[in-house]
Amino acid sequence: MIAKKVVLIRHGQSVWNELNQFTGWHDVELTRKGKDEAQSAALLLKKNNFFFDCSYTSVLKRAIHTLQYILDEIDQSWLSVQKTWRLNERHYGALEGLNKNQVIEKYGEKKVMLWRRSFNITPPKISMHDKRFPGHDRRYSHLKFDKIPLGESLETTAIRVIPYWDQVIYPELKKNKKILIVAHGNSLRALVQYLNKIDNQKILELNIPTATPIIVEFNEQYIPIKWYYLK
Ligand SMILES: O=C(O)[C@H](O)COP(=O)(O)O
Repeated sequence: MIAKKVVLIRHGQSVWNELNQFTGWHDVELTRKGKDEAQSAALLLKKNNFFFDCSYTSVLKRAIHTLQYILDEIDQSWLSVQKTWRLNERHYGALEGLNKNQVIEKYGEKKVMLWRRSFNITPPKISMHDKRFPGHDRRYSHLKFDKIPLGESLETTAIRVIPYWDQVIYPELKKNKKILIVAHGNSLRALVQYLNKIDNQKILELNIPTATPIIVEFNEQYIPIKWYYLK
């Protein structure tokens, strides 16, 4: 029996990844390396005969462009793409734009690791007057103000990612559609945790690398049975 597979990919290296800055909802370009990583991911998918019926991404260009590079390379540029804020990176609150090493120097490694990897510890929040507040950005103008984050933990990120999986993506999987999701380190951690029932302690150890395809396999009842990186 051939397992049903969903492919998840974090975007390629971005300019702020290269500068080691907290990025979150800040909309930043891919680097040359990030574009090459997207292309390598696509070649790997091609080598393993992957093609897709549905593709999903965030409203941030590092993910949108990664997806487009991949679709071009596998000769599926024509595929329609669903973009949603729900797959955005976690909002990094007041850390957005700061250098990760400088934040470690100020607050210590332990605290910063909890902000970055724990399940329910939220980084320091911004106020609605901060220029980083997404409420100032027209792409989020359809959202009620109370839905727009000031800073998110993995837990609160999951609260907006999981309903999109359950209500939009999963029904397509149940129609046997082949699905590709290109998103972000933490929106994908939330999804991988949910699908594979990873506990809140274990999730601390999960760090998703850029542009490395993750395969989630489902059984005949569309229940996830395992996940791994495509080699
Ligand atoms: O938003 C960011 O800074 C990165 O995309 C993910 O960062 P992290 O590895 O600190 O969660």
